[in-house]
Amino acid sequence: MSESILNLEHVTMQFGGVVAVNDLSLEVNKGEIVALIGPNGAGKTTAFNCITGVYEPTNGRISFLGQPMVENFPQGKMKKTYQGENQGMFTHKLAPTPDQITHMGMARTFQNIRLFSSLSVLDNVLIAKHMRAKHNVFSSTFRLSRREEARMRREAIALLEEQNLDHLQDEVAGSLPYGLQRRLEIARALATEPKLLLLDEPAAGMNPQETHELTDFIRQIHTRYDLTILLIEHHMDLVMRISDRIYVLDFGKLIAQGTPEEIQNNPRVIEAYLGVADDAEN
Ligand SMILES: Nc1ncnc2c1ncn2[C@@H]1O[C@H](COP(=O)(O)OP(=O)(O)OP(=O)(O)O)[C@@H](O)[C@H]1O
Repeated sequence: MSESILNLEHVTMQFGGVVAVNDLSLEVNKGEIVALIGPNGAGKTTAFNCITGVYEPTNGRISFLGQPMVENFPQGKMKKTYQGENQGMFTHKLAPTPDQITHMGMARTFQNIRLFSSLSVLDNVLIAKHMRAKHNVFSSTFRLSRREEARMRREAIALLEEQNLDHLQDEVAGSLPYGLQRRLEIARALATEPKLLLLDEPAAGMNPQETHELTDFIRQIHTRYDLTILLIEHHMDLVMRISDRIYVLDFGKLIAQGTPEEIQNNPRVIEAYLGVADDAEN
């Protein structure tokens, strides 16, 4: 039986009167590459932000590696203004911080690349390694021995070698071409040794050749690091070539799920999304 890595149950995120994600349930199993797609404003990034602890969902539960990790229900003023579905289904609150979630084995990249742009490539990866190692203020401040520092440095350099970025280790991250900055951002995420990697529009701003290379790169790291991947992407070519399964959101609601072939032939998806994407790309 497939092992569930990530499970969303009836997740709703409401901002004021805007229901950005409405009653989203989805599952990602070990070893899968799953895509979350949908037109602009469909709620994809908001869903990622709920999964990674940036937002506390208004309602719903998110389980990671079989354990409830995030949970909430409409409270206070939201009790009255809640417009999502399944109010009353959840009764507990669980709200780990993004750091705690990273530590549990989840890493993400962002739509707008987030690197320490004035630091070197190597320092960017080292900082991510520290995030993984850091258990609390005491261990990070007092107990990280020289030996541990040296080990982390070796591992960071090895990671850069695997990504063919080692020759750039002393370069300032912000000076790298865009495609390499994306690769470095993914290397930083890998430095935290995730079991689940979330990629938010990894091919944003890339031309077809770069997108093609990125598709191969994602496949390579998927195998090399035994990863499970959930990605948001507008480049349909990448999505269709790489995904085992696809979930489609429109106006915050899940409108379809299935294999790339099923999604490509789903009239509702074509109407809501693919038609729009074709227009936009032509
Ligand atoms: N912090 C916020 N406060 C208020 N509304 C928000 C906030 N974040 C997102 N929204 C709204 O939620 C909806 C979903 O936005 P979201 O960014 O999740 O969509 P998306 O599918 O990721 O879009 P895109 O493909 O353009 O990145 C939009 O209507 C957006 O304006």
